[in-house]
Amino acid sequence: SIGPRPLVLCGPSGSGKSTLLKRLFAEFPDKFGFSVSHTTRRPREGEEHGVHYYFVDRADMEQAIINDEFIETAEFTGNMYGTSKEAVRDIQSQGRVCILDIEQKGVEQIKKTDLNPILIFNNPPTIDELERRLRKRGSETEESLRKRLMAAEVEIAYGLTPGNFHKVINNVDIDVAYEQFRDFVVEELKKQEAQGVHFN
Ligand SMILES: Nc1ncnc2c1ncn2[C@@H]1O[C@H](COP(=O)(O)OP(=O)(O)OP(=O)(O)O)[C@@H](O)[C@H]1O
Repeated sequence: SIGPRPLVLCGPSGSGKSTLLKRLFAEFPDKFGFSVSHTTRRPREGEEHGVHYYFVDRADMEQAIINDEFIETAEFTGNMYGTSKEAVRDIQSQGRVCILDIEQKGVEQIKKTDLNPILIFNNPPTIDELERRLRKRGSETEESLRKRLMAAEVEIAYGLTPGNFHKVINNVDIDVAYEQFRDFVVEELKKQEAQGVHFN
């Protein structure tokens, strides 16, 4: 492969993925990048095609999915969203590690591609603690909370199955978890550098 391996961070909603990624970006601003997603929704004021999203119509997106161009797609409130393989390769070709915050289905999909990702699972201490974090975040209705907690049980079983991920972060204390996450990633980047991968 041409550039740095993409980095997949997977874990239940509320397990702390965004928190870890925010810290990683803050510490190494130029080493990582997010791929640009596709969407069928209309651009909002100030949003640019190819920057915030690739704005496409539904027929084109459906055809691209049939052509197997996407790693992950989802539908929210009547609009399609997705991450294309090409968008990941764009980040790679800039010498940056493409960060992907994706769900189990996306992990299963990306494993079938030639993108050769580093796969990390962010494991919450318990379902009860996950519930506390989500309640404290204040982002969920009772209904969406229940759905997320039910999905979490399945995701954790998948995450902890040997061979599914290269690394499991047990996200109890956020500072400890971040250190483990960062050290693992930095170690991986060093290995790739030693193998001649060019980084930004
Ligand atoms: N180790 C931790 N201990 C306590 N609270 C945490 C920890 N990690 C994250 N949090 C808090 O838990 C909440 C969920 O974290 P975050 O939003 O990062 O999760 P997420 O996995 O990105 O969720 P989603 O998939 O829904 O976006 C946030 O309010 C965050 O501040």
